[in-house]
Amino acid sequence: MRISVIGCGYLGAVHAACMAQLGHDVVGIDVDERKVKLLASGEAPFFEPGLPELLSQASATGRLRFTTDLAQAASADVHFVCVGTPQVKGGYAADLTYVDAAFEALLPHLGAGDVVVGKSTVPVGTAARLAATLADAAPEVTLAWNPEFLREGFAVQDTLHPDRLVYGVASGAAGEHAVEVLDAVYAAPLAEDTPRLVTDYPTAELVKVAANSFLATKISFINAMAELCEATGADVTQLADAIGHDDRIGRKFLNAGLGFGGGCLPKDIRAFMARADELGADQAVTFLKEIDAINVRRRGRMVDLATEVLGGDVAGRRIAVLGAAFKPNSDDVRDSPALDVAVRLMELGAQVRVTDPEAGANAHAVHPDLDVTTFDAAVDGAEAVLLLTEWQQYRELDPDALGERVAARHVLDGRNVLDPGRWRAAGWTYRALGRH
Ligand SMILES: NC(=O)c1ccc[n+]([C@@H]2O[C@H](COP(=O)([O-])OP(=O)(O)OC[C@H]3O[C@@H](n4cnc5c(N)ncnc54)[C@H](O)[C@@H]3O)[C@@H](O)[C@H]2O)c1
Ligand SMILES: O=c1ccn([C@@H]2O[C@H](COP(=O)(O)OP(=O)(O)O[C@H]3O[C@H](CO)[C@@H](O)[C@H](O)[C@H]3O)[C@@H](O)[C@H]2O)c(=O)[nH]1
Repeated sequence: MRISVIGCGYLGAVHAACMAQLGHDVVGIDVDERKVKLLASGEAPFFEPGLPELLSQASATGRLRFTTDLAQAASADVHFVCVGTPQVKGGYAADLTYVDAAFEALLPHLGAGDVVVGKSTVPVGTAARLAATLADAAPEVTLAWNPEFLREGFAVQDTLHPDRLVYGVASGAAGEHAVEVLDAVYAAPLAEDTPRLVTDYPTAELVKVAANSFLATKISFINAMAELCEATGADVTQLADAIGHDDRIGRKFLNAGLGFGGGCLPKDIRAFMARADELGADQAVTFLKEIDAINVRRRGRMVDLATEVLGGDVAGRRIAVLGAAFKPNSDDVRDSPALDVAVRLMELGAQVRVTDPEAGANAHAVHPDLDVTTFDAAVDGAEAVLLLTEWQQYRELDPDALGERVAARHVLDGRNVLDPGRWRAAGWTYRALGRH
């Protein structure tokens, strides 16, 4: 198939490279010249395991190219729209400016029989609105909504071997055409018996936000239990293991700690609340307000813990923050809990030094006032070490070796990944969220 991918960020760049890997002829299009230049030279503009290898393989086959020229979409028959839908400034709703602009700009380059496929996460009702625009401007073009469920850090694997494929399509012949085309695009995963669900636009749009709302709810549920563990002396990791053995509950996404961040979960549950409000169905998702509040409270709790171990005031104290990315194996700092805690401590007057294996440059770009440095510079002389993003190398830290470098042996485990007994035996004060 001849495919265009509009928007080559965390989602689109991976999608473009994976589609080429599946044997399609792909043009990736973005308005960001820097990103396009890097991608065109076979380099990933962000950290994503497996992406650089895929980009160089695909470029060598000649099946993958990148451009800022949207007119080149005219050479394709299937157009994936992967532009951002961030939270609007000063509100909860999704900002659809980029989606609308991409659709409008794409219109003149569409040909009869083309299928435009929305992949961005959008408020329910967006696809129907865009389909109506298409029906007027390009009646021989069909719209499908094919939400994406990839996780950063596993994006390549998730795209090549998805858990499921969801197609939201129009009724009648147009919808049947879209299904045929999407089946051809995803022939390889479908051959692996990937479940494929064909539905209408609103269901497809809702599947995506429902999935993220459920994941956010699971995380905030366990973090609410962590609050109770803190109040009672119980241990949230043991609690999660115990309830997780029940297949109906499952252990995945029950890791208590600093909570969820990133470019998806936080903004998606907020946009869902905003959209439900517009639809007069706000009561259906008011619980998400609590999910959000529990999540944000964990960050405050970490700041309080740091203050407590440092004797009641962090002003002037040297604090090492390990991790800036919103999760390990990513350089993404969008709504990063780790970075939020670091900034709050800095604002309280602490001398914060942040380090991260991959996200340092992005952290510095959004907070130029924050001291983002090497691991060594962060920990040398620190009076407290805060592990806030659970990169493997931080999980494996040796408490004896680290103890030689710090000014005081206080460790705060924001992700419940260290062995408290081992750290205490090495003379550290060990504090965590939801366990003692
Ligand atoms: N990041 C993920 O893991 C992930 C997973 C599933 C779904 N999503 C959804 O996918 C969408 C994109 O997310 P992302 O994380 O890739 O965002 P991103 O900010 O990394 O990428 C968006 C890209 O779109 C480009 N862009 C904006 N307007 C454009 C236009 N008119 N024409 C061409 N390019 C344009 C931007 O320059 C940017 O490179 C969002 O709706 C998000 O919720 C993201
Ligand atoms: O038990 C857990 C699991 C995750 N997290 C945190 O939750 C956030 C999100 O993690 P994850 O879902 O792995 O990352 P994303 O890459 O943001 O992926 C989510 O958001 C994407 C964009 O919508 C979806 O496609 C994915 O299916 C969905 O998992 C991160 O801050 C994690 O640290 C926890 O605190 N505890």
